[in-house]
Amino acid sequence: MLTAKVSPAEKRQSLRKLLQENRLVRVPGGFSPLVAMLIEQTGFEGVYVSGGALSANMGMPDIGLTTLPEVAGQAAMIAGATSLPAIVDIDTGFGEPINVARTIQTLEQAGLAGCHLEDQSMPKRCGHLDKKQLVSPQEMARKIKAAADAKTDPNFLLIARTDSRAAEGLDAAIDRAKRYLDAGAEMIFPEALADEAEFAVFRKAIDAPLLANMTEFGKSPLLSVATLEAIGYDMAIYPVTALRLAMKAIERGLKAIADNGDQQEVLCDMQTRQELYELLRYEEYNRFDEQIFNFTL
Ligand SMILES: C[C@](O)(C(=O)O)[C@H](CC(=O)O)C(=O)O
Ligand SMILES: [Mg+2]
Repeated sequence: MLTAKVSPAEKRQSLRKLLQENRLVRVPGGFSPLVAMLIEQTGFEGVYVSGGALSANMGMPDIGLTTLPEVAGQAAMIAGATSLPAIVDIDTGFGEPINVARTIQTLEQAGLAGCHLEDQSMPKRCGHLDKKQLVSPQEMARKIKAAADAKTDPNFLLIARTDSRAAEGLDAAIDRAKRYLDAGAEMIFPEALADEAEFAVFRKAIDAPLLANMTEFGKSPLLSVATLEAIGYDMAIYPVTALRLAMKAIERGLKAIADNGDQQEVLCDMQTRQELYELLRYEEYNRFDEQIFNFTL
């Protein structure tokens, strides 16, 4: 309510500016508006809305079961809670090129700063699993062109993700990336590269901004910000990190109550009431009604 005072157009502009600064734009995944607020408070440059985290949070695997209204609705709430630009994972775009066009316009209206579209066929899966299947480069290029043409704000960032490294090899992945740029993509997300050397080879081969996926327990190494900057990457996402951290803490906390009969042992793992209220800017709501924040902690 009192948080995001920056318009979607300004967020898109500021993301464009950040990308010109030759520094890595760090974008952790915020699986709820509250997490997005913590990402901003901690000093990051953007918020990522992960398809994997979003579907997991809905109790489902990341196999393309979520729909455009569900993703756009969640992404709108997350984007609206922060003044940072938010980038959303649209999986395979929710259908054919014409559906992708509608997806882009829906997300622009939802206040997002950009999105990434991937070249898997349905049912899609996490990019770090085996046996992924892809659509042809031509079909993906048609989707990208539809997405690029559908934009009403030229600053909405269109990122093409290729999942081809595993199935077709690095050279084919580079070839697909070039075709996707020709079709109108502005940034490339090479998914599931195997090691630091592959990240560097991709960088040398592609004349466009690149996104590195620093997801845990996957096929790629967890490269540091300094390493990614040195190689020349432009953006890094940490898509499921916050969800994994939260879920482990919740698991420990629930077990403590079950085992010990109370939560004393895990109080130190919790955000305190005061910290939560500060993050929510509870006190500022007093501007509307002085009876709202009339207690001391
Ligand atoms: C980036 C990603 O698409 C996501 O949905 O967050 C996933 C992350 C993951 O499953 O760890 C991916 O396919 O890499
Ligand atoms: Mg995903």
